[in-house]
Amino acid sequence: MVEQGSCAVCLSPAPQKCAGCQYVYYCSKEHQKQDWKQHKYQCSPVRVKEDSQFGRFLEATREIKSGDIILKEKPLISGPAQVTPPVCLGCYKLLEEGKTVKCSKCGWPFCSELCTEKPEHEPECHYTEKRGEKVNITTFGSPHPNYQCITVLRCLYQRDHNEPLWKKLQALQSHDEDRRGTDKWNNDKKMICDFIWKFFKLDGVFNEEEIMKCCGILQINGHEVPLMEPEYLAVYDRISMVEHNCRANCNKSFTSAGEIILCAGDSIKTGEHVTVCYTDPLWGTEARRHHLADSKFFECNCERCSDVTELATMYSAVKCKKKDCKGYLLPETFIVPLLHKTKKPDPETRNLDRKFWICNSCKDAVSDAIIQQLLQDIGRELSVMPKGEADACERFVNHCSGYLHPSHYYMTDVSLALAQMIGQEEDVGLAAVTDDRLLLKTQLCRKIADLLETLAPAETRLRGSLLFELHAAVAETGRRKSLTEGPMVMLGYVTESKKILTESARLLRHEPPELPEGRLSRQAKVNLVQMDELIRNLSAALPSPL
Ligand SMILES: C[S@@+](CC[C@H](N)C(=O)[O-])C[C@H]1O[C@@H](n2cnc3c(N)ncnc32)[C@H](O)[C@@H]1O
Repeated sequence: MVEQGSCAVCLSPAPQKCAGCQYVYYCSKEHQKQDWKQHKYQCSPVRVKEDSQFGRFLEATREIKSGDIILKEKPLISGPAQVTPPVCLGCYKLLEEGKTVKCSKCGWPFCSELCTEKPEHEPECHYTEKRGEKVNITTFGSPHPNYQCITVLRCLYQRDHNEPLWKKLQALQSHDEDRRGTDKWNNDKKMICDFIWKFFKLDGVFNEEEIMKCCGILQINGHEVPLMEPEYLAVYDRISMVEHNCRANCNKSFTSAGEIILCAGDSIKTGEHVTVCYTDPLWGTEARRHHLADSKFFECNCERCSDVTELATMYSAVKCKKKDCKGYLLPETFIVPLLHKTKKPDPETRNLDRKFWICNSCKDAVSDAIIQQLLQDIGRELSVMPKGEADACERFVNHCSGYLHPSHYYMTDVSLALAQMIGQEEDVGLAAVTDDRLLLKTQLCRKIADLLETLAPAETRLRGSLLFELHAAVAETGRRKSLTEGPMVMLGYVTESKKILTESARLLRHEPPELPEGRLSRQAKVNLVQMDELIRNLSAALPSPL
């Protein structure tokens, strides 16, 4: 059957697609030409493809440069997170007792009169009015059960009010069969499905299958939007097609208006898959694979998961304890089946794999049970470590260096916290830290930024923030050196600091001002101007070579 859409110009049946994005249809060459003036701004360098391993995914139709924006989209649906304290149902701001305005039609509380008019609120307003009794929210500041169903209700509403949107949502992956019977399914059935039936009296209107499918669509495709505290939930259109990779080539960020931006974090060749990381790329491989299996119902077999050295970083390597051996233990493989455990957990094998960890030097084999015990003990030590104390971080790193590779994920996690903490503890900032700590900050920032470039090149938000920290540490080192070695030594340090800051500003340039990274991005621009002036002054003061 020939695939057919509606012409973007005249809406008549159209068999031809734009060859660039393969997304927009035209009935004729004339109409395509006519639309190009507009379409060229939306024609993205990706097309949707499908295979048995990934389902639908996005493929690059032309070369994409690092930093290029690939897609920018408004949400199809947005709503509060499933577990949330009462928030404004117009803008998702956290509500405070005594500072709310009630919708005159349905009683749901808002932050302002203006927000009660937002079209996003229409679904719950409609069903609350039909229910015949207004909502009365009286407790604020802690998770409220009435909010669990809102975003699902907003999806369901589309069935009878916006068919094209309903069809788009229904076409998204929901893993109904995989989810059925899991703890989350049972919780959603009780807290969302039963609530919609009883509270909104909609038991004859939406059946269990429809409600639970909407829960799945949100679970698999929903993005937590960090523009508000707490984060809210949004589902987007084409970005829902992007597949996961633990070493992704793209990242997502958000505009102040809640649009999502898919941006290349690495250069992408024609025909390459466009990927983002659905989980935390700084977690260990076992934790990432379990998280993906439990929440998104697939087993990740990406190049990072398939390589026990994790691209030669030794990110999960444990020190060999054989006498005089200087080697590291790595598992035989990370690629173990997980999905059967998600569905029917076997208490005997749930957390144990019958694999061995082999030393890369003496070839000694250690059972997985022993390694897991060690990692659990270290995890426990980490969880009771006092927060925000640089001394405690240093003690942890020194102690664990006897057991773990210097780049192990636990070492990296604490080193990252330590790098960011040094200079933030005192009111006077970096100027107050000791020379040793300043050197440590500089070394840690460089090491983690390099590690990130290998493991997660698209994690530009974190790398950009680290480089911001590094530029400050390098500039402060220059200032201190100039006290003993004269002002001219500053020039080299400030020039290096500016180069680092320029890269930081580039990496953070799409971050909105609502996020800490967006504020760093602004600060970077201000600092760059000041540095230029400083470099000009220092250069002007240099003695003439003649
Ligand atoms: C947000 S959807 C992506 C679009 C989806 N492939 C589709 O056809 O609708 C997420 C789902 O895609 C599949 N998926 C994404 N990345 C994958 C990967 N690296 N390996 C296997 N399946 C993947 C999984 O089924 C996952 O739950």
